[in-house]
Amino acid sequence: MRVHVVDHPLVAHKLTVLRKRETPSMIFRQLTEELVMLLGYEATRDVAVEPVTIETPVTTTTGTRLARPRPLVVPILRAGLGMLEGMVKMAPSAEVGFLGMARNEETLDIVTYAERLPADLTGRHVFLLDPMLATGGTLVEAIRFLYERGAARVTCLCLLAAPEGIARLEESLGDMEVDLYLAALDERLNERSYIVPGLGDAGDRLYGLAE
Ligand SMILES: O=P(O)(O)OC[C@H]1O[C@H](OP(=O)(O)OP(=O)(O)O)[C@H](O)[C@@H]1O
Ligand SMILES: O=c1cc[nH]c(=O)[nH]1
Ligand SMILES: [Mg+2]
Repeated sequence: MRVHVVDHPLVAHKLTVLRKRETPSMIFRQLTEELVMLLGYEATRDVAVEPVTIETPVTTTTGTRLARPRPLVVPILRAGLGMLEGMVKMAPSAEVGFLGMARNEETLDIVTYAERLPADLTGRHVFLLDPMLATGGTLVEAIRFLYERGAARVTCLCLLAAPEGIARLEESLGDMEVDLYLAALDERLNERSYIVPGLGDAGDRLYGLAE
Protein backbone atom coordinates (compact mmCIF):
# COMPACT_ATOMS: atom_id res chain seq x y z
CA MET A 1 0.00 0.00 0.00
CA ARG A 2 1.24 3.48 -0.81
CA VAL A 3 0.34 6.12 1.80
CA HIS A 4 0.36 9.76 0.68
CA VAL A 5 -0.14 12.45 3.31
CA VAL A 6 -1.09 15.64 1.45
CA ASP A 7 1.27 18.11 3.04
CA HIS A 8 -0.08 21.57 2.16
CA PRO A 9 -0.74 24.68 4.28
CA LEU A 10 -4.36 24.94 3.11
CA VAL A 11 -5.02 21.31 4.04
CA ALA A 12 -3.46 21.80 7.48
CA HIS A 13 -5.44 24.99 8.08
CA LYS A 14 -8.81 23.58 7.02
CA LEU A 15 -8.22 20.36 8.94
CA THR A 16 -7.48 22.30 12.12
CA VAL A 17 -10.84 24.09 11.90
CA LEU A 18 -12.57 20.78 11.09
CA ARG A 19 -11.16 19.17 14.24
CA LYS A 20 -12.44 21.88 16.59
CA ARG A 21 -15.26 20.74 18.83
CA GLU A 22 -17.24 23.95 18.28
CA THR A 23 -17.20 23.86 14.45
CA PRO A 24 -20.88 23.55 13.44
CA SER A 25 -22.18 20.99 10.93
CA MET A 26 -22.66 23.53 8.17
CA ILE A 27 -19.00 24.62 8.30
CA PHE A 28 -17.88 21.03 8.84
CA ARG A 29 -19.61 19.98 5.59
CA GLN A 30 -18.12 22.89 3.69
CA LEU A 31 -14.59 22.21 4.95
CA THR A 32 -14.95 18.52 4.15
CA GLU A 33 -15.85 19.39 0.58
CA GLU A 34 -12.89 21.76 0.26
CA LEU A 35 -10.47 19.23 1.76
CA VAL A 36 -11.65 16.54 -0.64
CA MET A 37 -11.02 18.84 -3.58
CA LEU A 38 -7.44 19.34 -2.40
CA LEU A 39 -6.93 15.61 -1.75
CA GLY A 40 -8.68 14.73 -5.01
CA TYR A 41 -6.29 16.92 -6.97
CA GLU A 42 -3.36 14.84 -5.68
CA ALA A 43 -5.15 11.49 -5.82
CA THR A 44 -6.02 11.90 -9.52
CA ARG A 45 -2.54 12.98 -10.59
CA ASP A 46 -1.93 9.70 -12.48
CA VAL A 47 -5.51 8.86 -13.47
CA ALA A 48 -5.73 7.37 -16.98
CA VAL A 49 -6.42 9.85 -19.78
CA GLU A 50 -6.85 9.63 -23.53
CA PRO A 51 -6.52 12.11 -26.38
CA VAL A 52 -9.64 13.78 -27.75
CA THR A 53 -10.00 15.95 -30.85
CA ILE A 54 -11.85 19.23 -30.32
CA GLU A 55 -12.65 22.38 -32.23
CA THR A 56 -11.64 25.69 -30.68
CA PRO A 57 -13.04 28.90 -32.24
CA VAL A 58 -9.73 29.08 -34.13
CA THR A 59 -8.71 25.56 -35.11
CA THR A 60 -8.89 21.82 -34.53
CA THR A 61 -6.64 20.53 -31.77
CA THR A 62 -6.00 17.48 -29.64
CA GLY A 63 -6.87 17.72 -25.96
CA THR A 64 -7.21 15.29 -23.07
CA ARG A 65 -10.12 13.62 -21.33
CA LEU A 66 -10.43 10.99 -18.60
CA ALA A 67 -10.07 7.58 -20.27
CA ARG A 68 -12.94 5.09 -20.72
CA PRO A 69 -14.09 3.18 -18.74
CA ARG A 70 -14.71 6.22 -16.57
CA PRO A 71 -13.36 6.32 -13.01
CA LEU A 72 -15.87 5.25 -10.39
CA VAL A 73 -16.26 7.29 -7.21
CA VAL A 74 -17.66 5.33 -4.24
CA PRO A 75 -18.51 7.07 -0.96
CA ILE A 76 -18.96 4.78 2.05
CA LEU A 77 -22.22 5.89 3.68
CA ARG A 78 -22.90 7.69 5.84
CA ALA A 79 -19.83 9.85 6.48
CA GLY A 80 -18.29 9.27 3.03
CA LEU A 81 -21.28 11.03 1.48
CA GLY A 82 -19.86 14.30 2.84
CA MET A 83 -16.88 13.78 0.52
CA LEU A 84 -18.83 13.06 -2.66
CA GLU A 85 -19.63 16.58 -3.85
CA GLY A 86 -16.02 17.78 -3.68
CA MET A 87 -14.77 14.72 -5.54
CA VAL A 88 -17.28 14.95 -8.38
CA LYS A 89 -16.52 18.65 -8.75
CA MET A 90 -12.90 17.65 -9.38
CA ALA A 91 -13.82 14.76 -11.72
CA PRO A 92 -17.25 15.62 -13.17
CA SER A 93 -17.18 12.82 -15.76
CA ALA A 94 -16.68 10.11 -13.12
CA GLU A 95 -19.45 7.64 -12.42
CA VAL A 96 -20.75 7.30 -8.84
CA GLY A 97 -21.65 4.14 -6.90
CA PHE A 98 -22.53 3.67 -3.23
CA LEU A 99 -21.56 1.39 -0.38
CA GLY A 100 -23.38 1.62 2.96
CA MET A 101 -21.30 0.24 5.83
CA ALA A 102 -21.44 0.78 9.57
CA ARG A 103 -19.21 -0.39 12.36
CA ASN A 104 -20.88 -1.74 15.47
CA GLU A 105 -19.46 0.56 18.14
CA GLU A 106 -19.32 -2.30 20.73
CA THR A 107 -17.93 -5.20 18.70
CA LEU A 108 -16.34 -3.10 15.89
CA ASP A 109 -17.79 -5.64 13.41
CA ILE A 110 -18.74 -4.18 10.04
CA VAL A 111 -22.24 -4.45 8.57
CA THR A 112 -22.72 -3.76 4.86
CA TYR A 113 -26.31 -2.53 4.64
CA ALA A 114 -26.40 -1.07 1.12
CA GLU A 115 -24.63 -1.56 -2.18
CA ARG A 116 -25.33 0.15 -5.49
CA LEU A 117 -22.41 -0.45 -7.83
CA PRO A 118 -21.98 -1.76 -11.36
CA ALA A 119 -22.10 -5.60 -11.30
CA ASP A 120 -18.80 -5.81 -13.13
CA LEU A 121 -15.93 -3.50 -12.19
CA THR A 122 -13.44 -4.99 -14.66
CA GLY A 123 -10.90 -2.39 -15.70
CA ARG A 124 -12.32 0.30 -13.40
CA HIS A 125 -10.27 2.68 -11.29
CA VAL A 126 -12.26 3.17 -8.09
CA PHE A 127 -11.90 6.18 -5.78
CA LEU A 128 -13.19 5.13 -2.37
CA LEU A 129 -14.24 7.95 -0.03
CA ASP A 130 -14.43 7.69 3.76
CA PRO A 131 -13.24 10.44 6.11
CA MET A 132 -12.05 8.12 8.91
CA LEU A 133 -9.68 5.14 8.79
CA ALA A 134 -9.72 3.97 12.42
CA THR A 135 -9.26 0.19 13.00
CA GLY A 136 -9.35 -0.30 9.22
CA GLY A 137 -12.19 -2.84 9.41
CA THR A 138 -14.48 -0.84 7.13
CA LEU A 139 -11.89 -0.07 4.48
CA VAL A 140 -10.56 -3.64 4.35
CA GLU A 141 -14.10 -4.95 3.69
CA ALA A 142 -14.77 -2.29 1.07
CA ILE A 143 -11.49 -2.79 -0.80
CA ARG A 144 -11.93 -6.59 -0.83
CA PHE A 145 -15.45 -6.16 -2.18
CA LEU A 146 -14.25 -3.90 -5.02
CA TYR A 147 -11.40 -6.20 -6.06
CA GLU A 148 -13.71 -9.25 -5.95
CA ARG A 149 -15.97 -7.39 -8.43
CA GLY A 150 -12.98 -6.99 -10.77
CA ALA A 151 -11.74 -3.45 -10.02
CA ALA A 152 -8.39 -2.74 -11.67
CA ARG A 153 -7.23 -0.23 -9.13
CA VAL A 154 -8.41 1.26 -5.83
CA THR A 155 -7.45 4.68 -4.51
CA CYS A 156 -8.77 5.64 -1.06
CA LEU A 157 -9.30 9.21 0.11
CA CYS A 158 -9.58 9.64 3.88
CA LEU A 159 -9.28 12.79 5.93
CA LEU A 160 -7.67 11.07 8.93
CA ALA A 161 -6.09 7.70 9.64
CA ALA A 162 -4.69 5.99 12.72
CA PRO A 163 -1.43 4.02 12.44
CA GLU A 164 -3.34 0.94 13.72
CA GLY A 165 -5.70 1.11 10.73
CA ILE A 166 -2.88 1.47 8.23
CA ALA A 167 -1.12 -1.55 9.77
CA ARG A 168 -4.38 -3.56 9.51
CA LEU A 169 -4.73 -2.66 5.82
CA GLU A 170 -1.12 -3.62 5.15
CA GLU A 171 -1.59 -7.00 6.85
CA SER A 172 -4.96 -7.77 5.29
CA LEU A 173 -4.60 -6.67 1.69
CA GLY A 174 -1.85 -9.06 0.55
CA ASP A 175 -1.04 -8.28 -3.06
CA MET A 176 -4.10 -6.01 -3.58
CA GLU A 177 -2.58 -2.65 -4.50
CA VAL A 178 -4.01 0.42 -2.82
CA ASP A 179 -3.08 4.09 -2.80
CA LEU A 180 -4.22 5.95 0.29
CA TYR A 181 -4.44 9.76 0.34
CA LEU A 182 -4.75 11.46 3.74
CA ALA A 183 -5.03 14.99 5.06
CA ALA A 184 -3.19 13.77 8.21
CA LEU A 185 -1.90 10.65 9.88
CA ASP A 186 -2.96 10.91 13.53
CA GLU A 187 -1.34 9.52 16.68
CA ARG A 188 -3.39 6.51 17.74
CA LEU A 189 -6.78 5.02 18.61
CA ASN A 190 -8.33 5.49 22.04
CA GLU A 191 -10.00 2.74 24.13
CA ARG A 192 -13.22 3.17 22.09
CA SER A 193 -11.29 2.90 18.82
CA TYR A 194 -11.75 6.58 18.01
CA ILE A 195 -8.90 8.41 16.30
CA VAL A 196 -6.77 10.67 18.58
CA PRO A 197 -6.61 13.65 18.28
CA GLY A 198 -9.16 13.03 15.52
CA LEU A 199 -12.36 14.99 15.02
CA GLY A 200 -14.91 12.79 16.78
CA ASP A 201 -17.64 10.88 14.93
CA ALA A 202 -17.49 12.15 11.36
CA GLY A 203 -21.00 10.93 10.47
CA ASP A 204 -22.54 12.67 13.48
CA ARG A 205 -20.61 15.87 12.86
CA LEU A 206 -21.72 15.95 9.20
CA TYR A 207 -25.30 14.81 9.60
CA GLY A 208 -26.06 14.40 13.29
CA LEU A 209 -27.30 17.43 15.11
CA ALA A 210 -29.08 20.47 13.77
CA GLU A 211 -27.41 23.65 14.96
O1 LIG B 1 -11.82 1.92 10.51
P1 LIG B 1 -13.05 1.52 11.27
O2 LIG B 1 -12.76 1.12 12.67
O3 LIG B 1 -13.87 0.50 10.54
O4 LIG B 1 -13.95 2.84 11.47
C1 LIG B 1 -14.14 3.77 10.47
C2 LIG B 1 -15.56 3.81 10.04
O5 LIG B 1 -16.36 4.38 11.09
C3 LIG B 1 -17.09 5.50 10.57
O6 LIG B 1 -18.31 5.14 10.06
P2 LIG B 1 -19.51 4.64 11.01
O7 LIG B 1 -19.46 3.15 11.16
O8 LIG B 1 -19.54 5.45 12.25
O9 LIG B 1 -20.78 4.93 10.12
P3 LIG B 1 -21.43 6.33 9.72
O10 LIG B 1 -20.60 6.84 8.58
O11 LIG B 1 -22.81 5.97 9.31
O12 LIG B 1 -21.38 7.23 10.91
C4 LIG B 1 -16.18 6.02 9.47
O13 LIG B 1 -16.85 6.85 8.55
C5 LIG B 1 -15.68 4.73 8.85
O14 LIG B 1 -16.56 4.19 7.88
O1 LIG C 1 -12.56 8.57 15.26
C1 LIG C 1 -13.43 7.95 14.61
C2 LIG C 1 -13.41 6.56 14.44
C3 LIG C 1 -14.38 5.97 13.69
N1 LIG C 1 -15.37 6.72 13.15
C4 LIG C 1 -15.41 8.06 13.31
O2 LIG C 1 -16.31 8.73 12.80
N2 LIG C 1 -14.45 8.65 14.05
MG1 LIG D 1 -20.32 7.16 12.62
